[in-house]
Amino acid sequence: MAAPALVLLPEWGSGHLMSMLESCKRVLLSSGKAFSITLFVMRPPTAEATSEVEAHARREAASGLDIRFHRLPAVEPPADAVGVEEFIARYIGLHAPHVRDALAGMAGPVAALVLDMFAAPLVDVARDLGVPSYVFMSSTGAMLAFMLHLPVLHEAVAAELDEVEGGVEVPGLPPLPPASVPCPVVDKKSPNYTWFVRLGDRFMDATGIIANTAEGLEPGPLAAVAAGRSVPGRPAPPVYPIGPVLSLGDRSPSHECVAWLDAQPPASVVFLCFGSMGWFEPAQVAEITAALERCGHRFLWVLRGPPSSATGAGAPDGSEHPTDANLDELLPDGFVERTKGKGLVWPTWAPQKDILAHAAVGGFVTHGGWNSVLESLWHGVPMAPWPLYAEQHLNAFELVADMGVAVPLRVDRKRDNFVEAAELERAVRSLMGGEGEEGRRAREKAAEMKAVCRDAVAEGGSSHAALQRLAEALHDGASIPKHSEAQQRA
Ligand SMILES: COc1cc(-c2[o+]c3cc(O)cc([O-])c3cc2O[C@@H]2O[C@H](CO)[C@H](O)[C@H](O)[C@H]2O)cc(OC)c1O
Ligand SMILES: O=c1ccn([C@@H]2O[C@H](COP(=O)(O)OP(=O)(O)O)[C@@H](O)[C@H]2O)c(=O)[nH]1
Repeated sequence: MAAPALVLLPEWGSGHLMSMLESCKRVLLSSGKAFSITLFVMRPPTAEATSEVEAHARREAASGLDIRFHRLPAVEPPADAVGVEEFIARYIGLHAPHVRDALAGMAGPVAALVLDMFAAPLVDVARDLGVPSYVFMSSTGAMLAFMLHLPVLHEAVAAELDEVEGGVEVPGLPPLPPASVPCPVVDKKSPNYTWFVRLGDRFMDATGIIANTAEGLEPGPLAAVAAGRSVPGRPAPPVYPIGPVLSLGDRSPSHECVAWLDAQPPASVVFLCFGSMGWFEPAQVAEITAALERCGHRFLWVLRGPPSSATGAGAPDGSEHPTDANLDELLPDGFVERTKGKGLVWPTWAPQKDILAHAAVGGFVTHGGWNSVLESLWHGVPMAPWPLYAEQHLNAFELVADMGVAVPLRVDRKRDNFVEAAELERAVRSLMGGEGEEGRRAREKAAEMKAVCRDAVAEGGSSHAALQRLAEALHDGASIPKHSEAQQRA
């Protein structure tokens, strides 16, 4: 009989898609290729995302693993969505009938339907066909604990979440200060909020949750979820923390940035990079240049310009990628000359994983996207989180207040996450070896977490064990989708 298929429904964004696919490849490899992988591909809502997805598909087709791509029929994107999360969840939801048909039409047994977090309502499609469903959480265990508890908060808290006196209580986390509430849920009147409450509720009906984290990285939130503390009287599905899963397919060890790092002393360079969507206005760039000049540390700074849509209508899913920065326009006169030899400003996509792996890097000023955080911890690099969008304010809080692997950086959320030069200078000094206790603690903790990450995925580690439990559960749950049987009889 054919190996049971893991059927994946990822959101089209590279971070979401690659992190889900890499995780499922681990399941495949750890089970001795006892499964195959079929990716259900939705037509992405932008041309840019479409070409990225196609590039991934070509690369995976050449990987030699049993990975198939099934393109779902196109649906019309919702034209009246007002929020990004609302758009993503609704657009995915419109594919439900096509997912049902494609799943029912699978030729062999199906082990599970693995759903992006924004696709959680499709657990119902899987249940109707008698197929197990797993939500793939590409963000933190803390965000998972938050989302599972959100329907309870919705009933219990009348105020806006960023106005709760003493902070929002989420089982497994320290009380969440107003400034750390994730972006989609700061306004209860927004459809984004409503969608996140719904997603959190639908997570509870999945067969399991696969999380790109490790028990030792986030023991508090993961233990709270496992103990059923998220929703009183309603146990959460089993969580499989199988991470860190880093997508290491695109290494570029001879890149110009890496060559520049080769000439720098160990742990001397602060690296600044802000994810696939981060970019800054000229006023913010001026503050950063002032901070870097004043603190005097060596730096490698990935500086991007506004997305081409910034002057017009944005991409409907909010995934506007920044453009390459025009450094002559953006940087103050003389900055490049004054920092020559000590600093490099890189205006386009940089090989972040290779940079974080380099011994010259001593600290990371990051937007705090979870993939960036995991890459940093994998190499034991302490951080100063500068959250910009999505759930990153929660990530920043967790990194500083719970995990202790980062120094705080005060961002003004009401001014588009603006950071003053003096504040950035203070944080970089602390991160890079100033006298203060907070920097010393962050460096120590990041070194500890490097070991935690590597131990977790090694044979006998917690993530390795979770992967084995997951493979067993998938194997035991594999079945022919119900409609398929009916179709075969007909
Ligand atoms: C987790 O909560 C949110 C996540 C996102 C979000 O959406 C998104 C959409 C795209 O079309 C492309 C993306 O790359 C993308 C990324 C993204 O968030 C980041 O996802 C990473 C994993 O891929 C990782 O978890 C980072 O920490 C996330 O910040 C958007 C959103 O609201 C707009 C969320 O609330
Ligand atoms: O110049 C860049 C910017 C980002 N990244 C990679 O893009 C991913 C960003 O994912 P993350 O979850 O941190 O944030 P997102 O971009 O989804 O907000 C990470 O793997 C980074 O290594 C990169 O390689 N070079």
